Amino acid sequence: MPASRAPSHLVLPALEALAGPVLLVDDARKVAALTPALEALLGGTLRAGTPLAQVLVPREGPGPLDGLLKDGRETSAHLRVGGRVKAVRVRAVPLARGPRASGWALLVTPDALGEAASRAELFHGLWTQAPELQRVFRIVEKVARTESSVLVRGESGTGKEHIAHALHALSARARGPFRAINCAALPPNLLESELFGHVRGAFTGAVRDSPGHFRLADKGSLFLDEVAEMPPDLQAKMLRVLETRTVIPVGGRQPVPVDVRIIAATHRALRREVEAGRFRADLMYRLRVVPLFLPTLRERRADILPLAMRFLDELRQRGTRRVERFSPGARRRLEEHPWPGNVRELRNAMEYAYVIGEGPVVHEADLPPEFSEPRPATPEAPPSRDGSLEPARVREALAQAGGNRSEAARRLGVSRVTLWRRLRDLGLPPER
Ligand SMILES: Nc1ncnc2c1ncn2[C@@H]1O[C@H](COP(=O)(O)OP(=O)(O)OP(=O)(O)O)[C@@H](O)[C@H]1O
Repeated sequence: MPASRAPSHLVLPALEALAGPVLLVDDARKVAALTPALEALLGGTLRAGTPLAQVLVPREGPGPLDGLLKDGRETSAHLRVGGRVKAVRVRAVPLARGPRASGWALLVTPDALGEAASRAELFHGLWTQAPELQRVFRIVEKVARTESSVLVRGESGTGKEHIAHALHALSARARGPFRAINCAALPPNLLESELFGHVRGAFTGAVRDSPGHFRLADKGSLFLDEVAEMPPDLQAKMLRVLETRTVIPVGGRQPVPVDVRIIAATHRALRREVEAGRFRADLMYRLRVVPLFLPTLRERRADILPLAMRFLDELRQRGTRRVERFSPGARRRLEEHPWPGNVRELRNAMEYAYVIGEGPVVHEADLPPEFSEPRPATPEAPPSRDGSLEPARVREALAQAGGNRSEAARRLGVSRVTLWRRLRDLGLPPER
């Protein structure tokens, strides 16, 4: 048998050994064969002769299949097998004898991000694939139809205000106003008049009547952000408003009826605030009929990269740079970061990376400076015990880092502040 005629039962295993999951397509763009690894990946097989366009749908690029087959770049796509759809990355290698392609070998890898995207949900501007957060969305849909008061608990940047908006938008009050006020942002006396309004002359500067947020939110919803920060005397007044459904403006006497649904939010455990005597139990029970807990971003790490890509895509709509992926180092940094500022911090980090970097890849060096600093969560090694800050080591780290203090601190595994202190103690210039 001539060597050019390999037995056909060897061809696919050989192909698979060399290239992993592969789909062979003939020049009529029909499925010719697939390797067992691809069958395993798809959880089923494709019939030979099936038009490729019926089973492979690229998720990027202009022309449906043309781009994928012509430009040889790896592309995200959906492969349909039976009733299932699998998110994959595909690169087409033309099999040419002479000028014309006699077919293609499609090199296929699973697309974890794409898979995640197909489980994902966009709910009133909040994107997630985390079942914990999707459960919150379902509760929001139900409770929106009622008048029950809702307390949203979550760290900064987890989407509390978006949830409040969604509750309002899905409720019978949707045509009414939605007002938001941050109870931590104003001094107590100002907060009272912002909430309940004031009459002219109530205090210096009160040159005219002011309705206050409660009356402005009449027939709508009022979002009380950081409600745990409300001072005690105002908590008492708030309770009275909720019980009587009337407000008395600062400096006024007449109660004014209001029809407002309260949605409150806090990053604190309100129960603990009650136990510590900082928050009224009766007000907590009024506000917390339906508590909702928003998970932090570090509790749903699988959301980090897809959300980051979404933000980069949004930026592309306004800018010119097109980001396609993260370098392995950048991926690791993003996935390991503790995200104290949650999704807001992620959005800002992507804006930074978009502006600072260039080209289709986000590198580690494009991330904001805190990503190259040692993490505060890891306790710093006591300098004297492991000798990590001996003068010689400090000098060596500085030399290796080309004098860059942040980089030297990272190499030594200490914070910049610790390094700064040590440099000062050693009589070395802490700043360059
Ligand atoms: N799941 C999400 N998907 C997309 N964007 C999100 C998500 N969660 C939060 N964001 C974005 O993060 C930012 C902060 O959201 P929001 O203001 O609702 O958070 P918050 O919990 O009310 O924050 P704070 O307590 O600091 O006021 C917004 O830009 C919002 O679009």
